[in-house]
Amino acid sequence: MPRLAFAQSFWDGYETLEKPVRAGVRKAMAKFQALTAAELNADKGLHLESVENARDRRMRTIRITDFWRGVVLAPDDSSDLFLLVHVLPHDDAYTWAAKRLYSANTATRGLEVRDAVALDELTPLYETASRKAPKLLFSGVSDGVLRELGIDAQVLRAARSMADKAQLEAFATLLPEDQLEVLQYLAEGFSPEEVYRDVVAVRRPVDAPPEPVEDLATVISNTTARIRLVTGPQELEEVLAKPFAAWRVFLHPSQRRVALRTSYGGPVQVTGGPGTGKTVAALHRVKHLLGRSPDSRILLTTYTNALAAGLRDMLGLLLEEDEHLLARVDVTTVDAYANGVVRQHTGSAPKPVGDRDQRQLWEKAVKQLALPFQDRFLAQEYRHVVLGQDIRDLDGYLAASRRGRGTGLGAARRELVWSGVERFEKLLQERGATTHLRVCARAADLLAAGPTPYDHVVVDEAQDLHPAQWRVLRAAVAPGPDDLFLTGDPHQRIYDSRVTLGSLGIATAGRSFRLRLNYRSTEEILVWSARLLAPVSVDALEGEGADSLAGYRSLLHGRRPEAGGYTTQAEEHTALVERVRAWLGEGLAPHEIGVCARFNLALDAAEARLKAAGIPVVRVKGQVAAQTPGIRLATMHAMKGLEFRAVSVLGVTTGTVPFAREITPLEADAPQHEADLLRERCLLFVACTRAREALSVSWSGQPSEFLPAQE
Ligand SMILES: Nc1ncnc2c1ncn2[C@@H]1O[C@H](COP(=O)(O)OP(=O)(O)OP(=O)(O)O)[C@@H](O)[C@H]1O
Repeated sequence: MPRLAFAQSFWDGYETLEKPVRAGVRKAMAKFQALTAAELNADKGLHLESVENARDRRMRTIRITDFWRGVVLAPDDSSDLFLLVHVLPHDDAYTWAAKRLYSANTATRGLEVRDAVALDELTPLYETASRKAPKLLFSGVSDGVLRELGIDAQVLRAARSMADKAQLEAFATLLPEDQLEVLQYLAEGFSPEEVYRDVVAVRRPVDAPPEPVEDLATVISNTTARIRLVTGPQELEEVLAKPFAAWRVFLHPSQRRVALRTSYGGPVQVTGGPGTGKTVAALHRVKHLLGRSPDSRILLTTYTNALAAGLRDMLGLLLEEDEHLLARVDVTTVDAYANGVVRQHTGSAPKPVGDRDQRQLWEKAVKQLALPFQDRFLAQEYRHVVLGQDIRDLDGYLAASRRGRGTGLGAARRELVWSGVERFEKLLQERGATTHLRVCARAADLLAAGPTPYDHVVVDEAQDLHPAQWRVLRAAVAPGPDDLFLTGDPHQRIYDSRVTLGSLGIATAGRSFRLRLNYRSTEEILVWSARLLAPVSVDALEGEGADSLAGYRSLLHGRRPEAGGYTTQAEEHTALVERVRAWLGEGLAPHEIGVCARFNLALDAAEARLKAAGIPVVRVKGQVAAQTPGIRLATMHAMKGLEFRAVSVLGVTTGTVPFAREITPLEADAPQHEADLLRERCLLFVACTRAREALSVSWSGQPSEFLPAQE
């Protein structure tokens, strides 16, 4: 019987096909499994047909419905493996199939596809232009080196015609996948050795023979990052019936390398821009660790409740709801975990107060003691210095380094600050309350005194954790191999946490990895969003040096983001209604559209306007069931962890983004002022990078200072 495999290019479009077409796919694929190769060729229903003038003689199309056809790569050797690569409307299927050429990469040994016709057409045009270019993109790399990295003759010719990165991007959708990545890495300035290590070696099978094997089945089995093999009817039924989450199966080699390495000597850090699959890597790491021993216990943790709920759902999917495995993983926020630890040890649950209550208590402390400080200053001093360094008494505070804090404080003023701290804590105590970070400090003490509860701790969104939270995690697992696995993106730091992990006993040197390929957004969205951060530098995740988005890119392409201003908010909202209608008209489901603004009040007005226009709306505060109908409205903070096919970011207006009230005045504390601005800038970056295909950014009045100058 023939065997079946599905290329990622097929899955990319499968979710958006209408139900009858999906049913057609299921039926056609079931036939593939039931018939012999000879019967398949003769079957009238499937109507397996070769494609006229095809660049690849193995191209076939099959009937899915009257209007839709599947594009299949059929073996022309003794192998029996068929690959479904696409499902398209009838005419498009033939045009698409005729131009494509599949081939085995000589270095990675994986199957790749190119638009051979377009490459032949485009290359001579660029060659002519390149004769006048002062410098060519790959002039520093010899043909021999390129060949060793898997670049073949047609791609080599195209590469030699490119003058800059923009031209490489113009070729991006035409080039074979692995070869494109090699060229992108080289274009970013990575050395051929680094490219071999990061792109080639991670894909090339360890037992690859010196000469490439060409038979389709072998090449397909070398391409686990992009192709899924289906072994029996039941598996086929399952993968086509369930909404398919590609991330469960197709790990990019760089994700595979970090997530599935057998063991690490100590804490590991994985960074990468938005959408590079850090969460996916963290989840696969959990699965890998569970598989390594029958009784180990894991804490999988993150920053907010909504993110933790999302992780729980995804882990359930990845572990196929296996109760025994799931029972060995606690998925929770660090704060909730710390609360549980204190409750367990003391018999009573701590009652942390929120930000607003804390602000009131600081105001009260300042007033009662007539302190010469702003309440905001004291709150920040408490967060960054006192709790950040776990200072317990006046002597500790007098001796503390206040690096990163703006105004210098002599001993007398420190004593005054400390009196404010003591008063704040007393006021809390009188209320029978505490704060989340104080609960963390207590939990860390309690954990340090007893046996460590976990064998492994896996942390997502690590960039937002405060030192007090890190101390809890450090105390929850014994230092040693595979103790901590951290994923995060310093460009998405939105809660003003400053950490030097090394000083907290979490040294990741030599075990730091970076993911660079974005799976979520188009290159256009990514480039536009990255420009928001161009003027600033962000501290690395481990707190030493700066992080960068070098090499961060996407293989997806689409339209350019729109940015536009309106005179009034009412006009901005009228435009929002039109935009949402247009997206719905293009076939997006309401829940695939996200609308966000800096704060809830701004969303209230948008909500009223959308509802008045008859558009169903769901406010996101925490987790919303995926299938609840309605477009999603969320604050920028609540957008973290979400993604949508289309996103409209509203109110990116001066005074709102950055939110003036949240910015410490420059004259009061210069470093804090900068930190506040950076946090707000990152927040806008987070909001924009939630978009997969379409992004619109708008304002009413003056645009935010964060927006790059309009082209
Ligand atoms: N190997 C993969 N194959 C297919 N899709 C993937 C893969 N890895 C990640 N994705 C998809 O890319 C998107 C982003 O992944 P993920 O949320 O893990 O990224 P992230 O780096 O944690 O993003 P962020 O920092 O913005 O929260 C998700 O839709 C995920 O399903």
